[in-house]
Amino acid sequence: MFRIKTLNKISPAGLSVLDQTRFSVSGDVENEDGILVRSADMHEYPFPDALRCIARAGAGTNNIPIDRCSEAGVVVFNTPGANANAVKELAVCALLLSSRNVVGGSAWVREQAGAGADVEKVVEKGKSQFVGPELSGKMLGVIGLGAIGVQVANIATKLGMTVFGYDPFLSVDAALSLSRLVHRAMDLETIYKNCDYITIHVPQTSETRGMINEDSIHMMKGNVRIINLARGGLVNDDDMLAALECGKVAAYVTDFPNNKILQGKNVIPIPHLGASTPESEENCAVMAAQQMRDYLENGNIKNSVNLPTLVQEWSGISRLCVIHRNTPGIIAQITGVLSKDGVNVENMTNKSKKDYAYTVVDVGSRVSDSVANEIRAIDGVLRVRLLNH
Ligand SMILES: NC(=O)c1ccc[n+]([C@@H]2O[C@H](COP(=O)([O-])OP(=O)(O)OC[C@H]3O[C@@H](n4cnc5c(N)ncnc54)[C@H](O)[C@@H]3O)[C@@H](O)[C@H]2O)c1
Ligand SMILES: O=C(O)CC[C@@H](O)C(=O)O
Repeated sequence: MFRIKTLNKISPAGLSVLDQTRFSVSGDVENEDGILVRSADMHEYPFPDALRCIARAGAGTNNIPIDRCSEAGVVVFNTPGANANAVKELAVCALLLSSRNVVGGSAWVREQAGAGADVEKVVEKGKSQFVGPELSGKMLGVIGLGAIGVQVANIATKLGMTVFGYDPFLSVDAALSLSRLVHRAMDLETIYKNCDYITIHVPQTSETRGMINEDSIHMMKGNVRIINLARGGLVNDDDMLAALECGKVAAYVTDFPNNKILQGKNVIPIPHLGASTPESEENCAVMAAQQMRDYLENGNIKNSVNLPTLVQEWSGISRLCVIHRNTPGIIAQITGVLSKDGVNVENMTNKSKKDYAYTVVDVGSRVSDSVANEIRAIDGVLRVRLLNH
């Protein structure tokens, strides 16, 4: 029985992937084999000895200590693209909210009613204070053309916007999905200097943290509108507050409000609703649970952020799954241990991702714990699992 801990509310459709005869799933299991998580901050989370994988039902993994996971041989999965449509739709909403003062106008109507005014009469007199420009004919900059950015860029062309997209690591899949109406910007300056609206869809990493700051805002056009449905830390709050105060930035829509940024004028806060649709919660949970199940039961890895994709058909009786450093000599040592102990290799795959590698060996006889322990003792081996068919 595998023990799975949930650190956030996970859609029941996802939990149903984990058959109750093989998986015990709850928020308070101990010494868990796997963790299902959404946005809970895991940076200080103590890893139990049994922990083998963490599945993030969502895209961003900045709430998970990836380096610590890799060193502990813990596979971290995410669910690329599973919530992209939900975020795309909210991005369209955010573009409109940044332009047409629906939020301010709506609050004003309620204030009028509260003050005893005849709303039908006052709206026509007061509405001019809420005028805002149309999107059609304006320039939109999309920073990050991944699962979400591509969809936002494509739909914006249908709203009549001229769209520039920037992504120095554009994948082949993303390039194939991108509308030919979207112009590729070769640098961020092109986006900053030309766009009336800028929307950010990159992960928060040490490279992207604070990318919207005094310097980048300085390059932007006056009255620019900025949409951030990606992560709060991508924007330097102090610099954004200054730019909102002087009017350089006309509106800032953020899905990651905090007490500081809420002080700014023309900030439109959203309570992290980007992926909050039943469809997206279900997609993410199902994908996360399927990936976790396949890893725990078969050792297969798909959509991991710290280990390579490796899917191998079963061809033996036992399977050794070895997570190790991506350094020379380790595979030879693993096969050396097996041949010394008379274990015949039926099939073997090795894949690497940056500093880490994964080797799956199917063998034709039962492997004893002592053989597995010999492999564990190899310098550079981080985790060994022994699965029996
Ligand atoms: N608000 C929400 O609820 C919500 C939901 C989903 C995702 N997100 C956030 O949005 C981010 C993007 O999601 P996604 O599904 O599109 O991810 P993705 O991995 O498909 O796309 C991210 C893209 O950013 C690009 N990129 C990385 N560094 C860059 C840089 N310095 N400049 C330009 N491009 C860069 C990558 O090449 C990739 O194409 C996630 O990392 C997450 O933080 C938020
Ligand atoms: O789980 C959520 O609601 C948000 C997920 C989102 O931030 C993501 O990165 O996919």
